[in-house]
Amino acid sequence: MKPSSQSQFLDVITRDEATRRFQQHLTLAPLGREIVELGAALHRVLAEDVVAGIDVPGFDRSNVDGFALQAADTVGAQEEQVRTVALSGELLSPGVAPRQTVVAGLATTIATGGMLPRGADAVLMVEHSELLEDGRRLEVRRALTAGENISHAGTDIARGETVLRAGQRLSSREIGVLAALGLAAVPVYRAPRVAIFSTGNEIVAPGQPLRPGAVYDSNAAIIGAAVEELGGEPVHLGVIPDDEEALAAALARGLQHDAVVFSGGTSKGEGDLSYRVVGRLGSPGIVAHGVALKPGKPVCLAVSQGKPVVILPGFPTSAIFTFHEFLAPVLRAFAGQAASRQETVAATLPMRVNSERGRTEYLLVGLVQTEQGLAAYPMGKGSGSVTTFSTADGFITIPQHTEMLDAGAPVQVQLLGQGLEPADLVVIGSHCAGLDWLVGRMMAQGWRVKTLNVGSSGGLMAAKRGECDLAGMHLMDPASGEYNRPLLNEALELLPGYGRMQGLVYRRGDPRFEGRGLDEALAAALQAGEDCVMVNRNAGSGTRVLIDRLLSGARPPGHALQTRSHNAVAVAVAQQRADWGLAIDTVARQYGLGFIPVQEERYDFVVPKARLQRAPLQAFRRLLEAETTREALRQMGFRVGAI
Ligand SMILES: Nc1nc2c(c(=O)[nH]1)N[C@H]1C(S)=C(S)[C@@H](COP(=O)(O)OP(=O)(O)OC[C@H]3O[C@@H](n4cnc5c(N)ncnc54)[C@H](O)[C@@H]3O)O[C@H]1N2
Ligand code: MOO
Repeated sequence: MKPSSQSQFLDVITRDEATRRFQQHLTLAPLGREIVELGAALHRVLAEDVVAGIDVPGFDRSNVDGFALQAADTVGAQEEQVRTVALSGELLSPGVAPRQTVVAGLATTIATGGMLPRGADAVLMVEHSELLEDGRRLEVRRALTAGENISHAGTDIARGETVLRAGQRLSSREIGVLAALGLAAVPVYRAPRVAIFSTGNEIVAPGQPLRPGAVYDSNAAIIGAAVEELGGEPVHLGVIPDDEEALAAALARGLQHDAVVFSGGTSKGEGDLSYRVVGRLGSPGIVAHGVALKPGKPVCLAVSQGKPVVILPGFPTSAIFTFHEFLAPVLRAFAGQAASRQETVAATLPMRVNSERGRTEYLLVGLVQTEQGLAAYPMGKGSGSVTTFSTADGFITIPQHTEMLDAGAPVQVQLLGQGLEPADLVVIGSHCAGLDWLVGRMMAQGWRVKTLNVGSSGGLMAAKRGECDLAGMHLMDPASGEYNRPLLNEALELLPGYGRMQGLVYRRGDPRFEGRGLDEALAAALQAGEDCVMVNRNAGSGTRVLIDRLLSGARPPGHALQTRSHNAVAVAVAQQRADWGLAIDTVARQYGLGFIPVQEERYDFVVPKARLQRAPLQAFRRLLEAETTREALRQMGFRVGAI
């Protein structure tokens, strides 16, 4: 196929076709092998089967401190009816080769790990014996069967046994086995060296100061660590600015290694720099640019001199997904590792999910154990999110032609990690710094807590469905003006939390707000017209109910843009995209904003009554009610009254 017909960004192809084109030009086999010392073998992949050259243990060994003897001499022995044997003068410490044979009526002192002498078939523990005064005879106070307290030669590892296989990744456990076999060095596959860089003038390496509008480079870090997890060696080339020469130079340096992967600047098609630079590579060069995947549509796959070159989309979730989809299998093969076993579990979708037609969608989910099985909660942060991937348990695949999955739909979840970590306490609902603190205390007490931030309404619904132990919420009942309690049903119980003062936030020194009371400030904002922009909140949030009340029908500029959190409101005001909004005082303080108090909102915890007696919930309740907790919450700026 001519490169030009393959290189159209809009020539979006299926995932399978992209994989086929990519792998067709690659040799999916280990790159080579080398011998490494045991001390450097951790995480490397064995290149040969390991056959035991010795028996382990290498001799019949005592497992206890005591006396080697013949079991027949102990028949019938017990505390009240002892038997007596003579002691040989020999002392068998570990490493001492026995010289004296044990015959009927004779015992030899032996230490744990000592070599069993000829003639002995059992070892009496020292606790079950009594040395007689002459020091040459021993009372036997326990009957033994032949073989008791002995490990026979070769029972752990038998000479000639294949103990480890080529392709096996060496962890501390395998390294212990290799050492027990006496191996000081092992043959391993050469680790593929993967050149990694990030592109974009806005990308800043962690550790550097962050300019406005800039973003820390998370892609290089996560890709580098993922390469190591796959048995490769990352070679970091840093952050490369949007400059064609700089990119070409980085690519050339990268191609000195076994593979090149970088992120950013793939979505703009033909005119894009990354794409153009990679496009100059020949044999065969770019084989796919644009795959019907979500996330990951703009991924660009190329091969040059038999080496994979991949441009990942800049969005973190897209980047890591496409890395695992296309490059990980190749790196595994290069590293000599067997293909990964993908574990799936069945679950139910608690809410309806819409999907884009024409793209296979991978929807990241958090899993929660319910009485009806697992529920799969969409993480809901989009491909620009960096936490989605780190907090999700797995993902479901929504086929290309499916536009919607109904609430209650059965789904198969492909797990991201090794198995599922069970949680003692599942917390679903609205995020709050106070709740973060409480969760931290619970974890310090040893409870495994899982939190999913899906907002107050999502938490309340999860509690109603019995999918969580605890839902943090702050929803005002518009009818009564009361928070939370009126919205519960009879199956739910409210654990009173704390108050959060809501107020009007503005930049300090803004004369329209500074030093004014609420009514005055609002009037000034509305009078200023186009010059005074508000930042709104999402419909359904408690704050929005309050905003609507304050505005009583007015729609000042900015009203249409709905943010979803107190933090987003504060950032919009701090960065001058808006001039005022409603947020809580703890957040206003974090961003150094001015604050005019409006009303206290209640942040409470809702618990399904059926779960109230569970130990972790009892612990949570005790924690919440402890005076030290209440003081800590007060210190954080929350309003904690009498419970
Ligand atoms: N008009 C269109 N716009 C976009 C399309 C499209 O089809 N038409 N596709 C969208 C999709 S899907 C994705 S995914 C992104 C991918 O964009 P790029 O690969 O070109 O990436 P950038 O624009 O450079 O960056 C996107 C985003 O990610 C941030 N980023 C970049 N590198 C890093 C890094 N190393 N660490 C952390 N974050 C990074 C960057 O700052 C941007 O915010 O394009 C859509 N647009
Ligand atoms: O493919 Mo992009 O990754 O949808 O966000």
